[in-house]
Order: sequence, then C-alpha cells, then structure tokens
Amino acid sequence: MSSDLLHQDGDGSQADEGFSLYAQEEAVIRRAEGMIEQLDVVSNGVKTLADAYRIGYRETVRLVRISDRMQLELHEANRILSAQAEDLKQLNDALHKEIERRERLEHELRRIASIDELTGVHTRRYVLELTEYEQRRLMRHGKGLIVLMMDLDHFKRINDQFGHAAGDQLLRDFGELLRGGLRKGDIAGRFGGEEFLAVLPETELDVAESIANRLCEQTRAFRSPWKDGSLHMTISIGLAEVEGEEPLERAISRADQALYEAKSAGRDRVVTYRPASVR
Ligand SMILES: Nc1nc2c(ncn2[C@@H]2O[C@H](COP(=O)(O)OP(=O)(O)OP(=O)(O)O)[C@@H](O)[C@H]2O)c(=O)[nH]1
Repeated sequence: MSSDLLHQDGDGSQADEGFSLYAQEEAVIRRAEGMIEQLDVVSNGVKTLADAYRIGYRETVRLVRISDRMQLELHEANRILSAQAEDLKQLNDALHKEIERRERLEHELRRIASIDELTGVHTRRYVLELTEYEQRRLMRHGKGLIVLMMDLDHFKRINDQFGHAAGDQLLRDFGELLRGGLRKGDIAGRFGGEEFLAVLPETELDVAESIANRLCEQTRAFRSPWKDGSLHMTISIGLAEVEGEEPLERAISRADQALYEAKSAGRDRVVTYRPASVR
C-alpha cells in the first residue's frame, strides 16, 4: 500500500482509515477484475482469430492441394494432347502422301486412258473428248474444223505375210508419221485396229487436203527396217468438214464415206467429202 493511501488529515478516525483502505482495495480489485474481463475479451478475440486462422489455413492447404492436383492433371492432359498432336501430324503426313500417290495414279490412269500404248497417238475416246471441246471453242469464233479418217491399206496382207509383230511395227511407225505430219494443236488418235482419226482445228478444207496428201506421200515413201529387208505401207484418207453445231459423229460418218470412196478408187489416196457429192 502506498504512503499516499496511509496519509490522513489530523481529524481522521481509525474507522475512516479502514473504510478508505477497504474502498481503495475494492477499487483496485474492481479494476483488476475489469482488466481480467478485458483480458478475457482480448483472449476470446485472439481465440476467435486463431480459430478463423486455423480454418483459413486448412482452407488454404485444401486449395493448395486442389491446385497441385489440378496442375498434375493439366500436365497429364498437356502430355496427352501433345501425343495426340504428334499422332495427328503423322496422320496428316500419311494423308498427304496418300493424296499425292492417288494424284500420281490418277495422272497415270488419265495418261493410259488418253494415249494408245502401241502407236503413241491419242485413244479414240480422248480424241472425241478433245474434239468436242475444240468444236465448242471454235463455234464461238465461227472457225472451221476438219476431220480425217485414215485406214492403212491391205493391212491384213501385211499381218498374214510378215506376222502380227510386223503389223504392230508398221502401226507404231504410222503413229510416228502421223504425229510428225500434223501441226501443233491438231489432234491425232487411233480409232481402232489399223484405222486412225485426226482433227484439224481452224483449218480450211484445201489446206487440210494438202496436209492429208503430204501424209499419204510420206507414208508411201516410208520404209520400216524388217529382218533383212524392209516393210512399206500405204494409207487411204477421207476428209470432211464439221458443220457448225452438228454432232461430231455426223462429220466422222461423212469422212468415213469419203474414206470408203478412197478405198474403192484404188487406195493410197485422199478423198474429200463435199456437200452434195463425194469426189
Ligand atoms: N498387227 C496388228 N494388226 C491389227 C491390229 N488391229 C487390227 N489389225 C489387223 O488389221 C487387219 C485389218 O484388215 P481389214 O479390215 O480386212 O482391212 P485391210 O486388210 O487393211 O484392207 P483395206 O482396209 O480394205 O485396205 C486385220 O487383219 C486385223 O487383224 C493391231 O493392233 N496389230
């Protein structure tokens, strides 16, 4: 107890002193109790904070675990996606190769379908296809189209006398003569057997006649080495002009008619179909 508490004025009694001390002690106790209450409040607050912190911490740990798991899953998903991307790339490469292979095959098939293997000139179907295209193009410009039907003379005799291989050789030779004898832009093909067809776009009839005559002469003059000697051949040619939009078959049929006339007249010649008469 402090000396201030013991100091009293001269008229104070013992009872007053006792009361005062008691009151002082009461006050101190009350203050102490008040402080304890406040400490309790603070302690409760700290406890609440600690509880909240614990809950928050647990939540954080839970979230961190979830995040770790998600990262692992993402990593795994990424790995799977990378593997799939690699598979797709390989598939894509394989597809590209397959497309290229098919394009090459298609090109080769088109070439086989368009070129006659033995003679090197176009096939009948391809000549007709090309001619129909030319016909449509030239109609727009009002220009002419000439058809030549050609047939090697007495070809059966060549086969019979020298054998099929000799016949084949002459067919090959004629294919070459035909290709060499026509201009760029002309269409030449094998119509079948020993029969050939040529189509000359943007050509006048008399120009076509002189081209046909020159081909006839070249064929007559040609010699194909065979064993110890040589083979020779002649060709008959029928000519006709395609009339406007008419189906090509009609012009072919007129050229065929002229060819028949050439054969009948002794072969090794050119006959032109002219409207109203064949001469
Ligand atoms: N070597 C060979 N012969 C063929 C081929 N295609 C058709 N021939 C032959 O060509 C001959 C054609 O004979 P024909 O139609 O009687 O005509 P041709 O003997 O030429 O008589 P003309 O046309 O009247 O001058 C037949 O003997 C066929 O076998 C072929 O690819 N190779």
